[in-house]
Amino acid sequence: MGDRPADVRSLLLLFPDLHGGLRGKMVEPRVVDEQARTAGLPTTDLLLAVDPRDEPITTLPTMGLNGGAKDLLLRPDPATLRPVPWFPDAALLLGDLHETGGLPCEVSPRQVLRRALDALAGQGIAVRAAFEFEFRLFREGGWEPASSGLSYSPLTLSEVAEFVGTLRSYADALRLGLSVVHAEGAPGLIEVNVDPQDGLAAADTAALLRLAAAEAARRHGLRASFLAKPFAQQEGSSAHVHFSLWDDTGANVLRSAAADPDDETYRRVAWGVLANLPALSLIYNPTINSYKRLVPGYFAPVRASCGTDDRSFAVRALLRGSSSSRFELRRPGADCNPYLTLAAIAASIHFGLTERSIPDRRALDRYDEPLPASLESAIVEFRRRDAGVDKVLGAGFCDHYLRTREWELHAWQNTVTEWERERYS
Ligand SMILES: NC(=O)CC[C@H](N)C(=O)O
Repeated sequence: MGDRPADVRSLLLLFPDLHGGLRGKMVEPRVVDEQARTAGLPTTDLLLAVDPRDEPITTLPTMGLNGGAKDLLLRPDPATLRPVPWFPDAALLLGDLHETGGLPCEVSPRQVLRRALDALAGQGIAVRAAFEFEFRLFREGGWEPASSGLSYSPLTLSEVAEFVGTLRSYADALRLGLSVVHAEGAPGLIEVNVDPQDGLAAADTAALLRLAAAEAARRHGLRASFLAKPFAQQEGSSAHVHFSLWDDTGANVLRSAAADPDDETYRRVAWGVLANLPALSLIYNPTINSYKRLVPGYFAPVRASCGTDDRSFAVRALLRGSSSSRFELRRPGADCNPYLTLAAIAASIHFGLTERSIPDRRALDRYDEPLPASLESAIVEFRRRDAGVDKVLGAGFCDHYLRTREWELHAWQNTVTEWERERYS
């Protein structure tokens, strides 16, 4: 399968789970070749039906535990083949999950993204994107930060120089297009930037970057954490998404927006993303902890707002000429699933492009609505999602995803913390 170098002895076959991580197994190349000729490699659907602690979610009607942990078939995507630098003589492939009958598995995040990108392609639009991840480096086994926290300080960055070197070499081998690494304003907080890529590849890169950071950290006795808010009084970790849109002629659809304040495409895209931010926060901010990042004072947006070049907006427009004009969505946390996040953005853009009436630029610039401040209210908003967005993401996926978030909320509601015991006794 693909142009596999002769020295590759095994293949790491991976697919994204619901929580933003990758799962899979190491497989002999001959098995992949045989299975690729047939339907795919059997993998249990339980892997899309467990919570972040790997406990089976018992409230899903047909998947995982309640459906007998049925088989799905993992079909490697040959375009994703690349060396995997931390396993000798191995390469990795990302794959897509299918039902045993052959249909795409509708709750598989890579399939959800494919479906949303296809819907946009139906409108003549292709998305390019880049995730800007922040993450924290802690010493292994605890919460002691691996560096001080002076923003953009070369001295802070060099405290983790060996980690940065390993990450860079992993990113090179994995062809992630790593472009910038810098220290951010909290102890152990690092930000990494990558080059923009086509939609599916951008999500693959984001998922692999998280994996590479975790592997590189481990090599140096560290732990890379993508928890959105490890400490209440310190800056949280974001996953800002920069995205640009390209038409069938290969032109940037925002090319006229800088000169024309009432540019219709600008308004459609901005409105699509803004109007659906409350409902889709559940995807951008999937856990109890996500909402602890979304508080005033940390450049993490708490309201739906949009404008040019201002980091306090949830949607920041960067109108910089015909090739680099783009939007930045600042709401997602480092804990988001990049596939689902990009699918939610694509579904929002689809909404904007197909809406009958769109606010004018003045109304958009003044738009300033509150966003969910807790997982509980995000669940309420998600239940009110637009019917078109539900269709683009897939009704089966939306129902499944909602149940997994309700599971998280219940897990939290069934927990009594030390803080409560001390404060209220
Ligand atoms: N780099 C920045 O703009 C800071 C973002 C901030 N750390 C957040 O959580 O959103």
